[in-house]
Amino acid sequence: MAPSLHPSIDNGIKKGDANFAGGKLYCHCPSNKVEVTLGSNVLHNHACGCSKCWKPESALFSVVGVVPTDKLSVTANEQKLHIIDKSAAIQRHACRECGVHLFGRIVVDHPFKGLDFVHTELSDQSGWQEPQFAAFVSSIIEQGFSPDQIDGVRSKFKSVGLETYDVLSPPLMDAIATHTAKKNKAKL
Ligand SMILES: N[C@@H](CCC(=O)N[C@@H](CSCO)C(=O)NCC(=O)O)C(=O)O
Ligand SMILES: [Zn+2]
Ligand SMILES: [Zn+2]
Repeated sequence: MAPSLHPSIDNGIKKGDANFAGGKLYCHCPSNKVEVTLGSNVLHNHACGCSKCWKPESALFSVVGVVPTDKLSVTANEQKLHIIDKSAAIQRHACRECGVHLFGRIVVDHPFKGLDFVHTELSDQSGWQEPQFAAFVSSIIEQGFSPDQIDGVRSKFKSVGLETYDVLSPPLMDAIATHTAKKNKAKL
């Protein structure tokens, strides 16, 4: 059987609703769930193969999008959250008990500062933006996936309409490079 890329991708992608205005995310604890409320839909939702993003069990990829920080609030059981790696650009706040990442916040000088990374599969509502592309595909090899089978992974993404990249998508990489150029006072 083909490995699961992600449950929301394996059987084709369900389009989101352009008018969807946000909702709640919950961790996987059976009780006293951490609850996060989002006041908008996500943007730049994507599959991510990197080793740091939270993935559901047996999936090779995470699906992660962003919301402005001021559209996110922790509305229950915040005391269960801890930061996985305080030195990372994305400070991932995870539930200490079930391990699910509720949000990842950028606090350092970074083009995506002011955005929080979230996983909409933690919501039981529909309408969230569907994944737009697959990022950090080759990173799954670093985690033990056979390089001989990576072409199959790329073809599967293409078959559900997702372009694949080994970093982020070109528009996001251009935004990062522009930020770096400005920081270096380059003339653009
Ligand atoms: N090969 C590495 C890549 C890790 C990486 O750079 N991840 C990206 C994407 S995360 C969501 O798209 C990133 O921006 N990381 C910053 C951070 O995690 O703080 C690996 O697989 O680990
Ligand atoms: Zn939990
Ligand atoms: Zn990632």
